[in-house]
Parts: sequence; C-alpha cells; structure tokens
Amino acid sequence: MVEAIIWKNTHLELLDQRVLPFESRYETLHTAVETANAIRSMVVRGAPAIGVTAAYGLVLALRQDPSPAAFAEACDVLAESRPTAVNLFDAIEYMKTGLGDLEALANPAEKAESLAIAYHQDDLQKNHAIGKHGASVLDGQRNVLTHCNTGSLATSGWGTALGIIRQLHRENRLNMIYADETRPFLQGARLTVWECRQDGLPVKLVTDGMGGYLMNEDMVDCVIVGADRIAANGDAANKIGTSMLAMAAKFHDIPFIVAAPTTTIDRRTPSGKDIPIEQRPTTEVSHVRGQAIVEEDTACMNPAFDVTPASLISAIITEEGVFRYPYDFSKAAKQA
Ligand SMILES: CSC[C@@H](O)[C@@H](O)C(=O)COP(=O)(O)O
Repeated sequence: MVEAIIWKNTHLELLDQRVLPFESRYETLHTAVETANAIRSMVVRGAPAIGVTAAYGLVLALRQDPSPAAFAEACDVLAESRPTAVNLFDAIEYMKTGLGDLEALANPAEKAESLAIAYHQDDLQKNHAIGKHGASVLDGQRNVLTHCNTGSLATSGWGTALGIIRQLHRENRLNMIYADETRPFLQGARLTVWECRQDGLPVKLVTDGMGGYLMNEDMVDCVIVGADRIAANGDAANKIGTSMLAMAAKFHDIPFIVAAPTTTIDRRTPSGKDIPIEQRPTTEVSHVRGQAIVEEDTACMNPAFDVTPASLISAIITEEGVFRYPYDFSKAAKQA
C-alpha cells in the first residue's frame, strides 16, 4: 500500500499528490513553513493526512528553534494553511498539549517526534477500526459510489471511506467501486482510481454528474464518503459535490455513509453553518492540468467543500463504532 507521509528522522517526505498518477515523486521538507506550503498547495491532502503532516511540521519547527515564541509562530503558520479540515487543528492542539511547557523539557524536538509518530500510528489503527465497523453495517454484496479520495493517500494508510470499501473487498463482498472524478482537483480520477488499481480493487471512473444515473439504474446500492469536519449535530463538510450525492441517495433510499476518525468531529462547532468553507483559487476551475478550458475573463467560483445535513446521513462511522441520526457524540457509539 502506498505511503503518502514518510518521517525520516531528519526531515519529512510527502508523496506529491499534484502529479499523480503519471509521476510518483516525493517532496522533502525541513521546516514548518515548507510543511504549511505543502498542505496549502495540496502536495498532501485529505483531512487525517493533513493532521499527521502538521504534527511532523511542528517537530521540524522545534528542530530549527525550540523557543516557545518560534513554536507558537509555527503553530500559527500551519493553522493558516487550510481552514476546513479540523484534523489540522486537532493535531496542533494535540502537540501543544502533549509538549506542555517547552522550557521545562530537556529536548522538546525529541518529545515532539515521539508524539507525532504516535499520532501517525494511532490514525492508522483508527482507519482499520473504521473499516471493520463500516463494513458490518452493510450486508451482502455491494456496489459502492464514493467521492474524492479517502484512501491511504488521504490518511496514514488504509483509509476511512476507502477503508470500509477495502474491508468489504477483504470479505469478498465488493462488486464494484464507482469513483467520482471529483472536479476540480480530480482526487477521484487521479488518486482514488490509481490507488484502487495499485491495490487490485475493482474500480470504474465516473464523472461527478453520473451519480443519479447510477442510482436510477440500480448500479450502486450505497454511497460511502469521508469528511473534513463533522459538526456537533452531525452536519458533515466534505469535498464539494458530496451533498448532491446525499440528496440523491435519500431519494433512492440507499444508505449514505460518512466515515471519519473522531479527530474529524468538531464538538465546538454546533452545526454545519459554522464550518468555514475553503475558497480555493478559481484557476483550479478555469484550467485543467494548466490548460485553460474557458475564455480568460470568465467568472468562476471554487468552494472546496460543501456541508451535508445530518438528516441525510444514514450513519457516521468512527473508530469507536456507529452513530445514527439524530447525532449525539457525547453518547457512546453503537457496535454494529
Ligand atoms: C479521509 S479524507 C476525508 C476528506 O478529507 C476527503 O473526503 C476530502 O474531502 C479531501 O479534500 P482535499 O481538498 O483533497 O483535502
């Protein structure tokens, strides 16, 4: 399975997800500023992967300068890289809390390194648990529609929504994955299809507008997606285009499942209305692989995420188990 984030003791290596699937090259990072730039420019993307990368970014920062002022600045620089995925803020908070008083530590960078490695490994374990819980709420053989990339490229390995799909495959219950291309950055076409093909999972690429057709024709019987931030009431922000799939799934009465580690649940944000939605450069819409597809002065917009209302989500699967509507994350998750 591909490794998107590799910690090398002296530096961080990230698989450059902007150039997949035609090129496979790693970017080498030595500072928190380089790490923040890599997150912003989507060298690495996917909520859990962004969190893990930020944790390592703080190790790099402490290696450069262990003073509390420099560390606070590095936290701010990383926090400003992308606004929606709450895992970024979870990771920064985890590192701050774990480190405590920097001046009381003999070797802050060493302590930070062990914290970041633990965070990375923990995310991988969470992914496997999500896969098992998610597969157990779906009976029989399945044809799955998924959106964006939620696999090993977007996490520490295995995946969240794709982790459930991998588990179905392990149990010989996966007929076909229909992967939305996911305009404009094409995470589905470039990343999910590539990842599935690498790992021998059956996959067909479809365009973002084909979900209704697939449901009308009974070609898919569930939709499984990830999330970048889940509000306290269960509203879930995920890649732009997700909420349309939830509406179509409701109409066709097929399960719409959101899979995410608990690090994606933001208990401090009451509802989806309060989730900040990243607006990315409009050139991502007006251009495909650097090539303009509209006249130069065409007005475009590029919200990177949308919010699916909790009432349209059949189940939220975390490493702790299964949550059902109405969502209350203060109660224990059910074991499927
Ligand atoms: C396990 S990844 C979950 C989400 O982060 C994923 O679905 C998604 O929307 C990623 O968006 P991206 O803009 O590629 O970072």
